[in-house]
Parts: sequence; structure tokens; C-alpha cells
Amino acid sequence: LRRPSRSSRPPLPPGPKPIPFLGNVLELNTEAPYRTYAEWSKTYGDILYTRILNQEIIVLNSEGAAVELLERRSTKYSDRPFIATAGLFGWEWATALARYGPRLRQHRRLYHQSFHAGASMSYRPRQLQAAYEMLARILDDPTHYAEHFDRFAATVVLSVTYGYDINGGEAFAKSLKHAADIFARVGNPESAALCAALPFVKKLPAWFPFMRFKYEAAECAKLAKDARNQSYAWVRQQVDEGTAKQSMVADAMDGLGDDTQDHQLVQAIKDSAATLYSGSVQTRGQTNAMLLMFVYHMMHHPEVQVRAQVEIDRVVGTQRLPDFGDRPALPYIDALVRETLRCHPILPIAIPHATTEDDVYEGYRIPKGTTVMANIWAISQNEAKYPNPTAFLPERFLRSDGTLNDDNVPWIYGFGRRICPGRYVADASLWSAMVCILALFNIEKTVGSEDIKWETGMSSYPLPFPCKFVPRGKDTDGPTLASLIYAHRVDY
Ligand code: HEM
Repeated sequence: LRRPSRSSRPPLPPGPKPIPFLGNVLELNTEAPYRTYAEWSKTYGDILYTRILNQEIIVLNSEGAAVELLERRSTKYSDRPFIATAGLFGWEWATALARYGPRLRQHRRLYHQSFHAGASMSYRPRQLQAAYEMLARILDDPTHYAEHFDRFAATVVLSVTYGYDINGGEAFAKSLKHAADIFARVGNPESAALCAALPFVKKLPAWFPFMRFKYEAAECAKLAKDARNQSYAWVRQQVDEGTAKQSMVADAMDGLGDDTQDHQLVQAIKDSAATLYSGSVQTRGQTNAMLLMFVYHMMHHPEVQVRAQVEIDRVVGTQRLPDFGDRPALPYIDALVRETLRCHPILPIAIPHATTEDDVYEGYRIPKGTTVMANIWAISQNEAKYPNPTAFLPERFLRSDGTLNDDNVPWIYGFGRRICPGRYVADASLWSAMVCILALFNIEKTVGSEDIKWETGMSSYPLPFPCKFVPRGKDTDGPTLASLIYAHRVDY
């Protein structure tokens, strides 16, 4: 058998011409690479090829191409690119960085068992409770609203993952946060690119000039390891004593019996659980970033707030707080949640996938080992599907009779075998936080509101900015709200 000659192989997808060593890095807007990719797609089409240093990247600029490759052909497209610093920082255990294989599948099974659409419903009372408590904090101290969002997100994740109450003060919660912060600060794409381009860097000792980050790397790895063991031991003790609340780790222990029997599964439980927690507390996780985005949109769109509040007042009234039973009667609120997810996606290039086999798409060759990115930002700004895409218009998700349409922006959570396993939990957290805030407060501009700094790179959202949370009712004071929250109190 003769191998096909190089010239008879399909070509790579089109793209800007790379220069030696650097590739296309000089043309890339590194603060918002998704904008450059969207710009290039006007010349090269929905699928384009680019090289950044020594990393070969294929960018999918349309929902159709992303669904075709990352979902329908997911057996070939579910790996992650190798991140050189992950191992160095002791972070190779995290699900989001895991290569495609049995370990990833084990993590995904554990998530599925506790967070599929049906199972996620059982966490709703806790999410609502956490949202109510967040309202009380905002009322008491509105200036630090972003910190209250961080606490809300961490409360939910600790509860659904470990059945742990954030007020418990266990050391593991602190160690994991600390490790996640170090990894976010030092394990950045630049150090990763340095380690990938110059592999000997990984072997240099920490005292070597410019290698100080290695001291932090060692600390980060140790903290993360201790925290994973301690959090697991904490749930084990609760389960053995019969006091454990339902959670992902407790569910997983149910099928385990003795911890010494299946080391691999025990490690998978520790690692998959810690991934959720570290993702949510790391400087800012997805849920809290999305809530900052929500405040930003509301501050600029008082007319949207009014329409949402008319709906809430009609369905819920002013004598109680919203709950999930109200959700079907509040279509505009759901439309508002979807528009907040769509209008400015917080993960504009999601998390890159990578191929495990060669493939051909629309006559183009996609080699094994290529990084494949879905340009979520380009998908969100598709004029044909979302006319006037930069405008914030929740009604684009409503039919003419006022009911919700079928577009629940699924692409915001990624694709195929790597799709976000926490999407149902995230959806319930976002809904409960947004509806509760709108029920109680008007969000208004104040001095400094226009001077907003943005997180850039892989994520994009406004960093905390000044704004006012003005209670809507004359009698919304601490004691009234406390009695409303108490009346709704759920024990979980
Ligand atoms: C607004 C909130 C959220 C958004 C927009 C979001 C979005 C995403 C996206 C785009 C990915 C990458 C998917 C892909 O590679 O195709 C992802 C992965 C992931 N998400 Fe979320 N997420 C959110 C909240 C959550 C929550 C609350 C949890 C946990 C309870 C969670 C757990 C994860 C995990 C573990 C992964 C890695 C999956 C893997 O690599 O296989 N996410 N998320």
C-alpha cells in the first residue's frame, strides 16, 4: 500500500500567513483574541487556521461548525491542549485540563450522577436560600455587592459538592482558595507558553534567576493536594456519622463501600470535586462573573428592569420573595437571563478542545493534536440569528404571544463531551440571584459607574464598579427582609 503523497492531502483551513517562530501572534489582539478571530473569519470563513508561537489552532466561528465537529464528531474532538504549567503547579488533576481518556470519563460520570437535569432540581432550595441571604447582605452593605456575589457562588458550590456550610470555617476551604488564586496568578498562559516553547525551563531550579514562580508552584501544588484530601476526609466523616447532607461527594461515596478498595475512584472523587470548588472560588468564577455582567446590563437598561419588575410584582406580589414555583409564570425573567448570557459571553472562546485523530471537514484537513476553539463570541453576535446583536434585548427570546422561544443559548456552556457539567446548577443559581435582586432593588448609576475596567484574555467581564442598589419598597429595611427570609427558610 502506498501512503498518499503530501500534495494529495487536503489543505489546512485558510488563515492569515504565519511568520517563522511567532506565527500570527503579532496580529492578535491578546486582550480580546475572539475579536481578531471574528475579524479574520470575514476573509477566511467559518473555519480558520492560525499559529500562535508553536501552537496550531483551528477556530470555529459559527455554531454550525462547532456543533458538527465538537458534538457530532466528539470522539475525535474531546481532548484538551497540553498546558505546560498545569503539572508544574500541581494542577494536572483538574477536570477542565484533563486529557481525553478513562480518567476524564470517570470524572464526567461522577458529575452526571449528581448534576444531570433531574438531580440538579434537588439543590434548588439551597440555591434560593443562598440568594435570599445575599439580598440581606446587599441591603446591609451595598457597596461591596461583588463580594456578596462571590460568597453566594461559593456557598452554592460548597454545598452541592461537599454538603458543606460556608460558615463552617474548615481549613480545606481556605487552602483550596489560596491554591486556586496562586494558579490563576502565576500559572498564566505566558508562563505556560514559556514552559512549552522552552521545555528546559521546567527543569531549572527555583533559585535560578526569573524562576521565582517555582517556589509558588511548589506551595500551590502542596496546598491543592492537602485541600483535596482534607475535603474528602471531612465528607467521609459526615457520611460515617450519618450526618452528611446530600452532595456530589456523598452521592459518590454511596457506591464506594470501603475507601481502600478502589484507589482510582477515590482519587477521581477528590479531584472532580475540588475542580468545582477551585473553579468557583478562583479570583472570580463563572457564576459571580455573570452576576457582575447582569448588574452592568441592568445599570444601562432601566427600561428592562421596569419590565422585569412589573412581571415579578404581578406574579409574586410584594409580600413574599420569588421562588422556583413562580418561574413558569415569569417568561420575561428567563428571557433576561438568556440575554445576559448571550449579549456579552464571559468565556468568549470557552475552553479550547484538541483533536485525538486526523479529520477532514469541508475539504480541509484537521490534523491530530490541533487545538480547536469555538468562538463563542462570534456565535453570540451572529446577525442572522440575533439581529442588532450588540443591543441588550431580552424580548428576542420571546414569541409574539409572550412565551419563551426554544433558543436557550446552549452554546454558552460549550459542546459535546466537554460541555459544562454544572450548567443546570449554574442556570438555577443565575435565575434565583437575578430574580431576587430585581424583586428587591433598582440598580442605578452613580459617580464612577462609567469608568469600568474589564477582565481580559480567556474571560471577559466587568471588574467590580461603583453602582447603587436602591431598595424598591419604602419599607424594605433589614428587619422586614429578615422576617421575609425567615418565612421562606428551608432546611437542607
Ligand atoms: C454561568 C455559569 C457557567 C458558564 C457560562 C460555564 C461555561 C463553561 C464552558 C464554556 C465550559 C467549557 C466547555 C467545553 O469545553 O466545551 C465549562 C466547563 C466546565 N464547567 Fe462550567 N460554566 C458555568 C458554571 C459552572 C458551574 C456552576 C460548575 C460546577 C458546579 C461548572 C463546572 C464545569 C466543569 C467541571 C467544566 C470542565 C468540563 C470538562 O473539561 O470536561 N461550570 N463551563
